[in-house]
Amino acid sequence: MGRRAKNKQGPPAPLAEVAGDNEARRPSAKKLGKRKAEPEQESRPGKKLREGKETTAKGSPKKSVSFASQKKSEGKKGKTVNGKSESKKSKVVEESDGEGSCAGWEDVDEEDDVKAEAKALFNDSDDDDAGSAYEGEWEELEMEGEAEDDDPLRGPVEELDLGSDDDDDAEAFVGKLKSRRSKQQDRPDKIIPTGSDASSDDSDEGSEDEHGPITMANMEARSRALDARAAREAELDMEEMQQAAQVDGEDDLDVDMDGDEEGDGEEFHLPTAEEREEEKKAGGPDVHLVQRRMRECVRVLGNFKKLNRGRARTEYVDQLISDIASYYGYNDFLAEKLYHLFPVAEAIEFFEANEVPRPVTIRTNTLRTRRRDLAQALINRGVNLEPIGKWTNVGLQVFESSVPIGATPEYLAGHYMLQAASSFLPVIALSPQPNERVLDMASAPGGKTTHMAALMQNTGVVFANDANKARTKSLTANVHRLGCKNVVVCSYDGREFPKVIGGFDRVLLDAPCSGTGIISKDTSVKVNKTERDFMLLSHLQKQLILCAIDSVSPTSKTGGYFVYSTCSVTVDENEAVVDYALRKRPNVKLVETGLEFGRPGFTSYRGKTFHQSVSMTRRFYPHVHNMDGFYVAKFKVEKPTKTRKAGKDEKVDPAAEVVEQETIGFDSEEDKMYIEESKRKAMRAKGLRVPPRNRAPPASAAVTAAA
Ligand SMILES: C[S@@+](CC[C@H](N)C(=O)[O-])C[C@H]1O[C@@H](n2cnc3c(N)ncnc32)[C@H](O)[C@@H]1O
Repeated sequence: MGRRAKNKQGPPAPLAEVAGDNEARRPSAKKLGKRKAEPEQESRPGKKLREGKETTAKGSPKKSVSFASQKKSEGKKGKTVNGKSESKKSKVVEESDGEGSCAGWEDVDEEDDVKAEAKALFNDSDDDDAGSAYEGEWEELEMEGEAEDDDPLRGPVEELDLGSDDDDDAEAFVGKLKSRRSKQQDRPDKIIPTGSDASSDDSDEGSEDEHGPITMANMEARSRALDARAAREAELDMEEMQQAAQVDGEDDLDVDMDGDEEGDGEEFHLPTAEEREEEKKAGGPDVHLVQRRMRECVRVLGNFKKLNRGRARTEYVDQLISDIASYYGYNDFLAEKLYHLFPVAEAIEFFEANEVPRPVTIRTNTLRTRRRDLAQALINRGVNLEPIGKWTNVGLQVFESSVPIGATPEYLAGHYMLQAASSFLPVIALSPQPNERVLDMASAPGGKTTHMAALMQNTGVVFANDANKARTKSLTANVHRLGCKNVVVCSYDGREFPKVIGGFDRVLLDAPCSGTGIISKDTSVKVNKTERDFMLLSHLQKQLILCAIDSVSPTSKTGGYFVYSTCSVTVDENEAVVDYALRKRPNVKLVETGLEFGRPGFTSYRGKTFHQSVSMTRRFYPHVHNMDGFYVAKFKVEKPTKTRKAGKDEKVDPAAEVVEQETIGFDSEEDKMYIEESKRKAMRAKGLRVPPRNRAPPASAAVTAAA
């Protein structure tokens, strides 16, 4: 397992952990309400600490602390809160009563007390729902906590086995890498557009200090100031990153032409392919060596002409990918796939960001409350939070909490959803309107469904479908808890639409995917995704996207829109799928997502070219936007056009005069080519003889792999 790899970001603290707590632990609302937000650097959640388990999971074996966690927690106050950051909770408990348990205050002895409190706090019209949601909540919480964007195709999370002996090495390496890395860990943990992405013009809001202690009144201003400052820093980071390799290379070249960059007498040696194999056979490279090689390869690749030392570029690239895989704990295939998405220095940024948990965010359920009321209620409970950014008027970022954020009375009463900020994006892009008919084709556990229901103000209807029946349990529970009354839950394979029902004003396909955007939440992705998985997923996504498009009513008076999204960053699952849909459905076109930030989708990638309009789609990255890796594309569905009208002298074939859409089906032949190519690659990798290419496979041999 990778030297750098660390624990997955776990789900919110299970309610079992808060059982048996008492009122004495409840921090004084008065005191906590006055708590001043920490300066940006300090309020940024630290990395998840393994020692958190030592203090909180009673009876569980003591685990070593990964060096990465250790480093990033130094000098910080362990501000992370997502109910999983037991280290923080322990701290809060210590502060309040000195006991070692991480129990939260709200799990009082008498259930009725909580109900009464919730009722008193939120005198809204959905009391009945709130009460029933409370009663049935315990199981649901766990399910929801699994991850809003969870993908059942992903396997169970593995506990990473890290030896603590690597700690010092990593410290050294992180220090060495510093010149090339942007200040990801020093950056405020706000979820922001990068400088280049930002549409913000309020760049000079002043420092947050001028706003004084956090209050409801100054919250928006503080948020804007943070956004502006963070955007400026992000811009500087980007510039720094782009210049780093160049500058370093030139510096080093001036001083040290022999490659003995540290002046430690050891000359850098780039292994040959054979030496690399030998090294692998001998149990993998020494971590010191990996660190030094990664740094050196980044440096050389950043200024290849001057620094190549007579070796080919591919040799450096191969070495770097191999070292990234071993250092961060990826399989070679995935390390390579992700590496190629970025310029070399940025690739390291991406892999580094995957080691850091994303901020904890919640979405206000506007069916039950207003953001400012929710914020005030949570502040009163000791939650330190701020609006996420001006791109959302319902999101709050939680910096610190003395109570489990997934089990407050407000949570139980459905006033908010624990939801990654990236998950807001497809719904904002889809922008469902009141009284529309909307389909959420792959909807469990319902983060986006409930958001849509709220935007539609509980009018019209949202069909919330998910092929996995078991997952519709948590979907239904969330729909009830949040008081959504315009949702119909169903469980079909999405590929059965629009036969099941069609003619929707808007459709969302938040597709099942590999989860390469949420590696910090689920580290198992690093090792359990193979080439075959990507091929099958992309095939399934292509089938689903056509069915989703065909479920949209092109004659909708208010809509006619379709949004495709994934929590993956690979091109196969995003641009390639969207491009496929454009080719297969000439009656659709891409339109702007309406999102204020995000990088444009690729229009060409490693020899493949996509339709120019694919640049209207948006990519989001952990190292750039401090949110899960995500992809969003928005389509307008037009009436299917008739095929080309015959010219004056042309004979008209009445059979050809059909609606184009009807003539276009899913092209399983095209996918068969990909499947075959992949098999050939696998055979080649195993050193087997590869049969000649089957140029024209018979139609009868078409395989629908994912099916
Ligand atoms: C990324 S998750 C959806 C998350 C959800 N949109 C939310 O916001 O909470 C993908 C979902 O697709 C579902 N799924 C997988 N294959 C499907 C299919 N063929 N048809 C419909 N749903 C499918 C999975 O069960 C999973 O719940």
